[in-house]
Amino acid sequence: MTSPIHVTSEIGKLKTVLLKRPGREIENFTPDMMPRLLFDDIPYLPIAQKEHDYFADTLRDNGIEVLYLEKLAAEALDAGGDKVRDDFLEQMLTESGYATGTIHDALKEYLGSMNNQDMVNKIMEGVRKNEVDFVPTDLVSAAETEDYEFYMDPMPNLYFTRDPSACIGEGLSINHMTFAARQRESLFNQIVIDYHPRFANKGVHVWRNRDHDTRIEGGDELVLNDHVMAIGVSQRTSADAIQDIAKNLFKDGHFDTVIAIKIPHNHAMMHLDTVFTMINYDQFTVHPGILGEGGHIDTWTITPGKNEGELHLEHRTDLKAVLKDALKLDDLDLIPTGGGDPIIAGREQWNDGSNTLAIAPGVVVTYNRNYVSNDLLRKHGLKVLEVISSELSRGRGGPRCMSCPIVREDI
Ligand SMILES: NC(=[NH2+])NCCC[C@H](N)C(=O)O
Repeated sequence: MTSPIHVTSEIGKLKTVLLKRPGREIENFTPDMMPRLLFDDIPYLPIAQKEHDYFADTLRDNGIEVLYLEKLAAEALDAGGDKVRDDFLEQMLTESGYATGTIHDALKEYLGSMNNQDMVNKIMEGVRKNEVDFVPTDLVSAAETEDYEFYMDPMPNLYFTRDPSACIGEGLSINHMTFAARQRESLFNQIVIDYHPRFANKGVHVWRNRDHDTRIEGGDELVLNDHVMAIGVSQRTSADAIQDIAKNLFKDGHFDTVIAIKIPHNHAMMHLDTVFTMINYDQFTVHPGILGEGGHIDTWTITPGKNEGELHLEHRTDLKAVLKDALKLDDLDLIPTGGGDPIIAGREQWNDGSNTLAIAPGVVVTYNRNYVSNDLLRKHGLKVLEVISSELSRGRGGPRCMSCPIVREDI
């Protein structure tokens, strides 16, 4: 049986990708909610959708099948039937802070009265207090959260489908994410894998599920080839989660090397893929800001240890040499974001100049606003497909963040 998931590199010809079209969730918040929701501004929805459609069309024009998370989630609930839908809703309410109680009951009735697609969309958009017919009769619900507008927060980061799950080989990780603002997102991925006819009972291997306290996000998970991964030790992915997934990958898969790369822990560089992406067999984008004195950075090459379940660690700081060894290459082209100019690099990195999506070896999709980095990529021989980016970039993510590859051809 061919697996519905197949990703053995960052660059193999992309065949199928998962996106989420931005919906009302990206406008359903106020400026004071932005830091908590991990946004830096409030996007203008019609333009964000136009830009996102342009991105999707660019992918389709290149022969890529585009799937939408919101649609798959509703189809999974349709296929699962009443019990699955009820369990999903219960779990979503529990993770939204309402395991039981009168608000739980009111929300369950409100959401439960909708068809699956409307319910999925509504949960994604967030539920405001003024839309639910509920008069509090107990002090807790009446007094405690009175001046907060929402029962259930919107999930504006959903269009960054890269992060809640990551396809690796014939399987995936379904991620326990770092911040509350994003933790419920991977429930949609879970339901799709468990119940969507395209994925359910098709031998998809879950390398790591969402039932963990330690954190990992797909923006840190890079599949370099069929046996080497790079994973960022970042604001969003902890070292213990990397050890855990490495053990699972070594035990049940064709992977034998995980390169852990430690990057600064801050909002602008929240994931490895905001500062480092693979774009060809021997070419990578790198934000110069992550390389310290002499171009060095902490990396640990993790391989299976002597005994089953043990890991062997090698600490090195020369990223280029580490990659050359792991990928068995004579040379490597690390292309600096913004050409290495500190102002341009900082500015273009902020708008995801390093966050390129390779759709084939040497062919990348990038935001048009990063014109210095784009020109440089072309000078290094890459084919660059630019997409429009004024509103989408306000969420701090670029083409790689906005896409979750499901199937790629082998390289
Ligand atoms: N893979 C990525 N770099 N994703 C970007 C995610 C941006 C999102 N606002 C967050 O902070 O989570």
